[in-house]
Amino acid sequence: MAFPSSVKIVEVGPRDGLQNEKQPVPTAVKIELIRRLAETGLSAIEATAFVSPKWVPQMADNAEVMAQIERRPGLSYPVLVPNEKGLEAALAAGAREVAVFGAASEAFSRKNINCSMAESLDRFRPVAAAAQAAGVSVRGYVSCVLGCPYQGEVVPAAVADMAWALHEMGCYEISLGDTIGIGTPEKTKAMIEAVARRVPLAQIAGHYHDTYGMAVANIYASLQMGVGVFDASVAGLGGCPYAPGAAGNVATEDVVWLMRGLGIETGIDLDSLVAVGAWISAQLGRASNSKAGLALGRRCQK
Ligand SMILES: CC(C)(COP(=O)([O-])OP(=O)([O-])OC[C@H]1O[C@@H](n2cnc3c(N)ncnc32)[C@H](O)[C@@H]1OP(=O)([O-])[O-])[C@@H](O)C(=O)NCCC(=O)NCCSC(=O)C[C@@](C)(O)CC(=O)[O-]
Repeated sequence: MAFPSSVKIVEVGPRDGLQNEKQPVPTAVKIELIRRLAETGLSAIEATAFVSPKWVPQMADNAEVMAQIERRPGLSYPVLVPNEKGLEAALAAGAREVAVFGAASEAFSRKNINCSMAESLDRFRPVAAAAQAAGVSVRGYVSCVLGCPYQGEVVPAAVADMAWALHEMGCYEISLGDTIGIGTPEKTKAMIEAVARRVPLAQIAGHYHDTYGMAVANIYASLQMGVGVFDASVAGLGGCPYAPGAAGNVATEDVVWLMRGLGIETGIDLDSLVAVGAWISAQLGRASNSKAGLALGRRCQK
């Protein structure tokens, strides 16, 4: 299959990237991160999560973040919601797009959102219906699409079932999460093939963590399958609090570098993005996890 002429990148750094930080990240830093990201040409920045602060304390300032970010026309700022309480708070904070998040693994579902996969779908249906009634778009995540930190193997059929259920309740896009970054290209292709039999390819996104350094290879494999939307996190920030040892999402800089090399348009200015990656890494007191970001940063210093 020919590659698309453009892809969409959903920046998840302010949410997926920061949710696992041990030290509280000041709200002002989160807001400044979102402002700087917005200047790079991104069209979607996942801003925060309306989850229980007891479960993920780092996202406790969700309403403040939403109140203080400057919302640019043409840019969406989706937020995670696990239940109706989260949706109510997200709507009150002015969210115009929300994301529900399920898993293809029973064990992970229980650890992450404290319910079975079937119960999670029962929770998400009224959330999706209420959001749609309020004119708010709903995205759906499926975690553990290539393996689970608790149960190990996850079969493509389980991913396809969950993706289809989210699609059927009206999620406009299904983001397939390799939560622990364990996938390899051929496994990724087999998983996408199974999902694409149930959900239109145009509504599938790839969300690959980079624990084993395979995320860019898995994106390439997904492009070959016809996927045109990828989640990424500036400077490769992040990890999931309920997936111990998992590295952050693929670095946005690395994805843009790949796309540039393939002649695929992202709308993102790579130099500006590299500067944002260096800035947030400095704020957190460590080096960026982006290979392209570090290399391009060194080139600028010469
Ligand atoms: C789903 C729950 C709430 C169930 O947690 P629970 O303990 O079963 O919930 P509950 O309904 O029994 O409520 C317990 C307490 O939480 C409160 N509560 C209940 N809901 C909310 C809410 N929305 N916002 C704020 N507070 C809430 C509720 O009011 C109550 O407060 P209390 O009476 O004890 O004071 C919990 O398990 C939770 O918040 N989990 C979120 C975990 C999370 O955020 N994980 C990371 C994101 S997923 C991810 O990173 C993967 C992804 C998406 O990136 C893709 C990939 O890579 O795979």
